Amino acid sequence: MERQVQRLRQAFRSGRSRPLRFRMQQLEALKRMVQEREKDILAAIAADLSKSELNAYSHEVITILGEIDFMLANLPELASAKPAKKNLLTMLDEAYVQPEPLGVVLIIGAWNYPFVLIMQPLVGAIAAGNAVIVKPSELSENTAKILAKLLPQYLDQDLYAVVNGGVAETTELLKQRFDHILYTGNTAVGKIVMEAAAKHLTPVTLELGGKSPCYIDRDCDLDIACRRITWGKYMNCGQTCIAPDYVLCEASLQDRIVQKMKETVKDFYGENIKDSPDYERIINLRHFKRLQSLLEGQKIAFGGETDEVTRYIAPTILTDVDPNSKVMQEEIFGPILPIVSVKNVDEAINFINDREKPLALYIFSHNNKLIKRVIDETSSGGVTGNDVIMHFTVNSLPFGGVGASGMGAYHGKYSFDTFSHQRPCLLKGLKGESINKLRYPPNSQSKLSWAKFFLLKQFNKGGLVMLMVACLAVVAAVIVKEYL
Ligand SMILES: NC(=O)C1=CN([C@@H]2O[C@H](COP(=O)(O)OP(=O)(O)OC[C@H]3O[C@@H](n4cnc5c(N)ncnc54)[C@H](O)[C@@H]3O)[C@@H](O)[C@H]2O)C=CC1
Ligand SMILES: CC(C)=CCC/C(C)=C/CC/C(C)=C/C(=O)O
Repeated sequence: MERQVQRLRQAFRSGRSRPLRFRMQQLEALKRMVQEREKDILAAIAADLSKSELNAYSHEVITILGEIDFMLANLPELASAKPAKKNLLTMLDEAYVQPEPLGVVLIIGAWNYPFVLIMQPLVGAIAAGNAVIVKPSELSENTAKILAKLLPQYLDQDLYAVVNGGVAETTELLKQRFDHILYTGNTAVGKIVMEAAAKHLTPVTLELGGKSPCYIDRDCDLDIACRRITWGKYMNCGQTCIAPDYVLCEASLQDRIVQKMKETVKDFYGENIKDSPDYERIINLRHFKRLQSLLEGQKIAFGGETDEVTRYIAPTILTDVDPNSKVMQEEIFGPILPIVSVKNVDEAINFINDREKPLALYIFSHNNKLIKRVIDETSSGGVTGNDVIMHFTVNSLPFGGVGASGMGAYHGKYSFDTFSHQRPCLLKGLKGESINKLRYPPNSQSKLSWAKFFLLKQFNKGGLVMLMVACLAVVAAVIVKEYL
């Protein structure tokens, strides 16, 4: 591992990853890889998640092509130096912010969207000019293998590497020094990553999980709400970090919600859900059994059927759920939707604020003021109003968690910024040395007064006139001193 990281560091030190043209070429190669090897990529995702190739494309490939196109269109601007406002003491100088790559970065992906969770950060890391090691999840082994096979065929092999393996390999990797780590996965491992990064003062972006609440106001379009919640909840068999984890609503709404979601499930997946190509399966037996245990002692209003052989769990809705029951104590990450009743929006807000900050928050209401109030009085990684998941698809919005659901963000410009150092640059002229006497010893009260005047810039209208006069006097003095 150490030699591999050193090799990438040397390649980074060569400066080859910095020229804009090179970065664009690598991104264009990545786009070619996705397009030319689409069938292999879809087959791998499909095999890992028992997913149709159509869903593999819409869940993962579309997002990556969009991200690459965004970066190709915006990289020249993103990577350009940004002129900065100056103070009076630096009026004659050049001040700007220069984005620069961080160095060698590590990207650790998760199994539930195994392609997009590696590729989307990778696009940003390449765009910012870094060398990159990616470590796909071992649980989605087919996607991990295809990434290890394809990326070296399309990308510069000295600057971009794939390390495959499980906990042991990831633990070894985390002993190395990186210039940034972006980790996607569960909160417990997020802490391990952060602890390992701390040893090298490496900044981290942690894309973690949590229980994303979905508040359904009594004043909403219940048909639309139930259709959209059903889509986001049962997509990928509920194994989506930003899926609505549970519903909060007045008790009187429960039965209608169950009925409408039941009808929607039938619309989406047909009479025999097991036969639907659009309904996936649980990733492994460990998660299957964990989810089965969450059903124990619960009132199953809809679904609940399971099949261990195929790791099938039906789209399931639980009603009158006790907030202290097991299903409300951990991120569900499966096709089980608990409904917890609250008296009103005040109680919903308190319920949300009494728990860890979630990765996402959803509110359904006709009342925009209520939606804005819930947003203002709670916190979450992100929000979608009157829908679910969709904030993920807008790459002008930063995507990330807060508190226990993560730190940092990426997508679009935010990926570029995450993998860049915004370097402040001030290029001083050699003229005007006489003004610098203000800062040279010996100090004095009058020098201090001038320094306040020049640096603090807090003056009223009258001061502006004085400023103009002072500036003219200073400029005149400099001209006289320097040129005459
Ligand atoms: N915020 C986001 O964008 C996303 C968050 N997630 C969250 O990820 C979780 C599900 O993913 P996981 O089951 O954790 O995925 P996982 O089991 O695939 O683990 C994620 C990565 O961590 C590594 N890993 C696992 N245990 C480790 C250890 N002890 N030491 C070092 N590395 C270790 C794995 O090798 C893998 O590469 C959920 O909580 C979900 O909410 C999932 C997808 C996206
Ligand atoms: C076309 C369309 C609306 C696609 C939805 C995109 C989607 C399924 C994003 C999943 C988000 C994600 C990667 C979640 C996660 O990481 O768990």
